[in-house]
Order: sequence, then C-alpha cells, then structure tokens
Amino acid sequence: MLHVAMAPTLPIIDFSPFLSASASEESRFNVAKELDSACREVGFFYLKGHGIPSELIASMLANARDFFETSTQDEKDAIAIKNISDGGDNARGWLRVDNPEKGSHEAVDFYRPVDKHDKSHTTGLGENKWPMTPANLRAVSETYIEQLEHLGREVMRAMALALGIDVSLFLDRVDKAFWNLRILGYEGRKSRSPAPAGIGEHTDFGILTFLLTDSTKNSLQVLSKSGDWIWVDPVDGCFVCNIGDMLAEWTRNAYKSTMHRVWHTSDSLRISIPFFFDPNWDAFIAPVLPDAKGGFNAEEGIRYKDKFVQSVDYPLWRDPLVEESTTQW
Ligand SMILES: O=C(O)CCC(=O)C(=O)O
Ligand SMILES: [Fe+2]
Repeated sequence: MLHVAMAPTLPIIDFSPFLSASASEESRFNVAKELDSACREVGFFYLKGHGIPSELIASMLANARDFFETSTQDEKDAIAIKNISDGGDNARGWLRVDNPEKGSHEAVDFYRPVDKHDKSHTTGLGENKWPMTPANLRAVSETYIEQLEHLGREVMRAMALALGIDVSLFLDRVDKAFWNLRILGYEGRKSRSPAPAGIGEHTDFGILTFLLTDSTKNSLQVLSKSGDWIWVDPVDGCFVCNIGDMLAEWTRNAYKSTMHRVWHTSDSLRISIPFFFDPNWDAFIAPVLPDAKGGFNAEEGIRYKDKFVQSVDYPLWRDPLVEESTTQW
C-alpha cells in the first residue's frame, strides 16, 4: 500500500539558537528571518526548540485534565468569573460557554497578579481564583508561566531583530507582561449536550499566543489565505503559536493575526492550554514601522488596558446567540 506522509500545515521554527549562549549571530538571524516570514505570511507557526521541559508540559496537561474530569459543579461555582456589578473583575476564574452554533467549552482564566493596593474594580484587575484540586495546579502553573514569560520576551527579541527595530521598543512594553493562562476543556461527544464542543472563529487580541494541547487531532482550525479552514493538529514537542491583534497593530499589519476556531467532534475530552503573552497593562502600543509615506503619526496607537477591556467586556459568553466576535472567547 502506498504510504503518503502528511506534510505539516504550518511552518516549524526551531527556536533553540535564540536560547543558547553559544549560538552564532548568523544562526540567530536565520531563525529571526524564518519567524518573520511565518508571521507575515501565515500568522501561525509551530515553535520547537523552545526550552520548556517536557515534564512540565506533561504536568500542565495532566492537571488541567484532572480539573475538568473530577471537579464538581460546586467547586467550579466557587471559582466562577463574577461580573463587576457582583464585585468581580469579569475575567478571572471559571466559565462555561454554551453556544449552540459555535460550540461549548469550559475554561479557567488566570492573569498576571495585580498590585494588592490597586483598589480599582476594573475588568481584569481582581485576584486569581485557583482551583483547590488538583492541589499542585497552582505551583506547576506558576513555574510554567515564569518560563513562558521568558520565552515570550525572547521571541519578541527575535522579531525586533528581523524587523530591524530597537529591541527596547518591544521589551520595555512586555517586562510586566499582562499574561493570561487559560485551561480549556472541550467535552467529548458522548457527554456533550446540547451544543457540540468548540470555540467560534476569532483572532486573539494580544501579542502572541503559545498554545499547548493534548494529542487530540482535528479540533483546531485556522483560516488560510485562500479562505479554507485547515486543521492544525498538535506536533510533538512544539507549541502552536499565533499572532494577536495588538502585535498586528504594533507592526502596522506586517504581521498577521489570523482567524481560528475549534470544532471538536471526537468522543473524548480535549484539553488545551493557551498562554496569551500580552503587553504591560499600561503599555502604549503604537506602530514600530513607518507608514507608506515613511513617517509616524503621534496620534496612532492604543493603550493595552483599553484594548483588554474592550475585548473582554464584549459579552459573547453571556449571550450565546451573538453572531460576530473578535474576542478570544
Ligand atoms: O483550544 C484551542 O485549540 C484554541 C483556543 C483558542 O483559540 C483561544 O482560547 O483563544
Ligand atoms: Fe484563540
């Protein structure tokens, strides 16, 4: 029988030269250029040689699976996201989305902790709500977050090199990155009702997403340039990375933030863990590349916190019948 090997659908970038002190300038530059092409052409790529230990990755996936398989509804309710009007921050904690057309899922969202003295009740500025079980979910996640924050900054460094801009234009705005770690569970077909599992089509709104998933295939779809949805399956040892809207704006749309969605039809629970690497809460994000006339306009740009509040306050998860979304829900 003729065996046809499936070519990967996205470019695979080996990032290891950027993490090794002994790598040559030339090898770093080559990686930066590969990354740059992937960001310009697709907006999605596989990242290997990222330096995150496989045991840490396995523990993250095992803990998330344990949470979704064993938590009771009471445990979930205890950490549910609360609206501002109910004293919550509208962002941190557990939520379930039941969208009959675009799919259902459950998630727990954690964000960069905020200064305890900050008394403002703005969207996103509450306390993280860590599940009680599994007991080590918080400690393992904190180790993971620290390493992903470092990786995020190194990828920004590579992008700055390829773009030919001063690296501090990026790094000064991500040194307190307002990251969001999200654990997601998509029910298997057997236990699901009434909606199928998934997430409606959207672009992510931040800088860069590092997506870790279990080995389930045929779940994540990315919109190709030709307008077809293509399956993006997990590749061993790689993150699936994608550009968010803020980085697209930051690079004057040289880098693409590409539509994607999840449509999960297999029988078993699928776990995915996006890490959204985003700018500092107060960072002002203005294009780092000149406009068509070769200039910059002082009026251009947006403060990250404004973008965040606009994106997260969009009430898709409260209204399953809202049609269009540009948020990550
Ligand atoms: O679960 C996935 O594969 C992707 C999730 C996603 O796109 C998101 O949470 O923004
Ligand atoms: Fe997404």
